[in-house]
Amino acid sequence: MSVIDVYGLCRRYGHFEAVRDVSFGVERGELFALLGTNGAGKTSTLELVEGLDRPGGGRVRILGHDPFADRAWVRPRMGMMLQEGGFPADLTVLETLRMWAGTLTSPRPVAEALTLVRLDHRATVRVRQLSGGERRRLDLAVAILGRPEVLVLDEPTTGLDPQSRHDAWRLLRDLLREGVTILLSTHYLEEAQALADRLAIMHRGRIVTAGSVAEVVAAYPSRIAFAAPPGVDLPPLPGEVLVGDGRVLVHTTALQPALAALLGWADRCGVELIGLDARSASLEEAFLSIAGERP
Ligand SMILES: Nc1ncnc2c1ncn2[C@@H]1O[C@H](COP(=O)(O)OP(=O)(O)OP(=O)(O)O)[C@@H](O)[C@H]1O
Repeated sequence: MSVIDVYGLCRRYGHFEAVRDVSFGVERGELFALLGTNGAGKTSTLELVEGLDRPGGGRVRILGHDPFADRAWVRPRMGMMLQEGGFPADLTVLETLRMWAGTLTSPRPVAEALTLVRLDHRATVRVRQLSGGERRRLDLAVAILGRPEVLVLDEPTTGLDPQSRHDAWRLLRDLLREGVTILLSTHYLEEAQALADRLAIMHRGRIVTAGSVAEVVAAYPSRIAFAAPPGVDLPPLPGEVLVGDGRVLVHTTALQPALAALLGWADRCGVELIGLDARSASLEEAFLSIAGERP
């Protein structure tokens, strides 16, 4: 069984189905990213993984335990970062962490948690005086304070400047190397690309596609573009060939054979393919294709 095991998960708000038949597993030391448009159901899914509500259908297991029914067992082993942390605004950063540490069985030293999220210099500042990005880093410090085996992070780097985002990525990579299992949601495709062993793209409550970045993008057509010399007859190419304004655009799921056929033909016929550009689909193209679909 996976460390995080989600099967056939459903969540309803009244008659509205926010999460529909969602299944995935996350192995030890692996990072799994949930992507999706606003309202796709990411937070609703993460909250069930965190045991904050009882699923309307399906099941969640964390290290083999039900996070809702067996919360007392799961909670000490899981660090979580909700979309909005809710700390008393009048406490300082240090007081906030000490307060949390007091609720945990074997917390990290508070100073270590502060250093890991690079908030040492803000230790004596009140929470209400922190910037949005600093608050997010405090949320992360709290999530890792109990040395959790499992981390569930809802948009952990939203609002962070690029340097802080890279610092957070480095911290997450270090935790992965220590064997921590991480499930996170993000709107940053480059974050998923940089960190995720596997990811899922959700749309309207369902997982539309899942796998490694390479597996996900492989299902979407690659693209070959070049300037067509006037009057040439192109060879047959696998895929969809569009010609216009002197440019040729080929969409194909067989990039290598299409490119081989094109280059062989150009070589034999002495044709120069001006501005030749060939590339696989990007994660962004896969995402936009899913997000643009009708219900
Ligand atoms: N408490 C609630 N009551 C009713 N509807 C809700 C509730 N919470 C969420 N929803 C609805 O469920 C759907 C999924 O919301 P959710 O917050 O899970 O999406 P998300 O993928 O996390 O979105 P975002 O990227 O904007 O954070 C949305 O249509 C939202 O309006």
